[in-house]
Amino acid sequence: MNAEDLFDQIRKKQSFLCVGLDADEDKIPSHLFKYDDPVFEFNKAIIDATHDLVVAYKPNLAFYEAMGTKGIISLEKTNAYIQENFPEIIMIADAKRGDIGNTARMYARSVFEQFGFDAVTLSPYMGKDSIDPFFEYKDKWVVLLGVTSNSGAEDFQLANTDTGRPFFMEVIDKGSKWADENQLMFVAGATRPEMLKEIRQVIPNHFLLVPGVGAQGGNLEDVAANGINSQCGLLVNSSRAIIYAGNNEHFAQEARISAHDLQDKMKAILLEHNLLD
Ligand SMILES: O=c1ccn([C@@H]2O[C@H](COP(=O)(O)O)[C@@H](O)[C@H]2O)c(=O)[nH]1
Repeated sequence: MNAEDLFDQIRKKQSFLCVGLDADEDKIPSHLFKYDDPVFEFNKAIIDATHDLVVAYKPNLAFYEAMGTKGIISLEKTNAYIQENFPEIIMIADAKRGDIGNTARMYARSVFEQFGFDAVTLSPYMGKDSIDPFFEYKDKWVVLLGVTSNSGAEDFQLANTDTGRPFFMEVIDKGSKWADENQLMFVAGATRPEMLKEIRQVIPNHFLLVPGVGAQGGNLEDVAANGINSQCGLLVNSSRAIIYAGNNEHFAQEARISAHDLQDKMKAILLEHNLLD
């Protein structure tokens, strides 16, 4: 799926929502533990309840790796379920990988071939040769960390460089020349909406993956006001605020209500910017 296809999906769904599938055994409803694979049953219920409202799902691999082999199996089943039933939905591996070339090739093979993801988040810190192996998969997306949503972004990303620009802006500027808008997106945290305007000066056309709406306090309207472009250019992620909106037998319906609330607001934003027919 290229950028234009993604925009088509956004227009069709009237949504630029990405739901984060950060399944945590300590948080999922207790009644699910009667199943062999409670994490998969949890994900499946969330997906069944929200698939018409989203353009992307983003499992954070940490949640699955932390459960060992059974977590990996739950992730594989989740990916297979989405691919079989909702192939138009982008699957983003939030993995934040980055390593020397031969290792990067294995990471790329893992996320794209083994797990079948459409996109992966990568740390650009080790430079172009750590990212290039991922670009060899021409129909897949790389999502480079730009400015993250956590307070620690101030340690390095927001530090000023000799050019007068923060370090993350140099990363985005340089990284944006590594591939075009059909293969490359950037992470920009919703907790720093003022940065989105500056980012758009440097990369007007790239899609931004924007985590931090919901549990981290980011505001959708502020994100859109500063970051939207003529193809929407935004995938806004929310994880805990949606998947843990409820904690009983009705958790999936609660998740749908929470996702629907965001999707309604997204539709209004798309209409306001004349991006829907
Ligand atoms: O800058 C970043 C990059 C990634 N994340 C990840 O997104 C989700 C956010 O979850 P919430 O529950 O909606 O806070 C999670 O997987 C993070 O690891 C981020 O938050 N910020």
